Amino acid sequence: MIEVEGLTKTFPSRRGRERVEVTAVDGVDLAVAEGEIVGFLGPNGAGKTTTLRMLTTLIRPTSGRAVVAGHDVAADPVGVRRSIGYVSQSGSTSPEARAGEEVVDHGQLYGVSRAAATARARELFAQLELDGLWERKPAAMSGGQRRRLDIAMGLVHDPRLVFLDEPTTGLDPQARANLWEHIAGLRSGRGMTVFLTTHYLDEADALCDRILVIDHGRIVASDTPDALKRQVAGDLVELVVADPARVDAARAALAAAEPEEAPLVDGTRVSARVRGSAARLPALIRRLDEEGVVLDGVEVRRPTLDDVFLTVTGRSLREDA
Ligand SMILES: Nc1ncnc2c1ncn2[C@@H]1O[C@H](COP(=O)(O)OP(=O)(O)OP(=O)(O)O)[C@@H](O)[C@H]1O
Repeated sequence: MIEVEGLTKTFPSRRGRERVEVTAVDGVDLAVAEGEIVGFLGPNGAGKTTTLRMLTTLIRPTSGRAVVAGHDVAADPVGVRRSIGYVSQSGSTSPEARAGEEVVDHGQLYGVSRAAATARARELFAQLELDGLWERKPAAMSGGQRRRLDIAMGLVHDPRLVFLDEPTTGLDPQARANLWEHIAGLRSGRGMTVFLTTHYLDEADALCDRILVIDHGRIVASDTPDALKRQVAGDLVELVVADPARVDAARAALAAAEPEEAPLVDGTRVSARVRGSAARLPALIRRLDEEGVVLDGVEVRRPTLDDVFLTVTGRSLREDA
């Protein structure tokens, strides 16, 4: 559905009196299959928006190739635009227009007949829980309702692929979770392909089949959330030792489990990140038992996407957002 090779965008810029080139996107390769929900993440200034703008034909690539929904972004931008939905961060509804009419008008802009656009809009209103809001002005809707209306606008011409730019920014947790269900429903109900940017790691984790991380204009990670967590960070294994005098024996046992770094000791807590901890845990427990180290507790915490992010970009997305 999306095939990108060596996609690059440079902007002319100035440093003092000197003319310089800023490379916003630096040779990006990526592929998105039909029916995938892909999350595009990166720290501020990493190149997300610039990539999205190239894929949606709002700006031309400096070099490289991108084929989106079967059309080349440079050779056939009109073909790309007809085949995709794009829901920008700011949305595209005017606050004073009537919701239903606006979605129908938007469909007609794409060359859909009035009757077909109305039928499609009614269907989208039902699917996105906007029933009863046809006559309502967006100014009088909740944030979650407005975002769902933005999505209805982006889908009225029935694209196979939709780009969502930070779809849930500014929504409360309940409205966000509700929107995730709707986005997942677009895929399960209509077989749509979804490419979304987000600053929320929990969103990427809950919603996306695959995550692409971009940093300094380059893709630095691409995998399922689970595989990323498995590969990059290792599980955090924490032992709570009953007898403070045995903390050192526990530390040595954990060190023997080939952790990623030397175990940390904090009072009676001994912890370290261990890759493939499930396979190593039995031997660790056996060794502790043989050495007579009694534990008050063992905790194994799967790495979060934030751990992954920190590992691949050296920055925490949370600090950055
Ligand atoms: N029109 C432009 N002229 C000059 N530099 C630009 C332009 N657009 C973007 N850049 C630079 O390119 C880099 C990538 O910007 P981009 O907006 O794509 O990042 P981003 O990942 O979307 O960031 P954010 O999360 O803050 O939206 C940044 O260093 C930015 O300053």
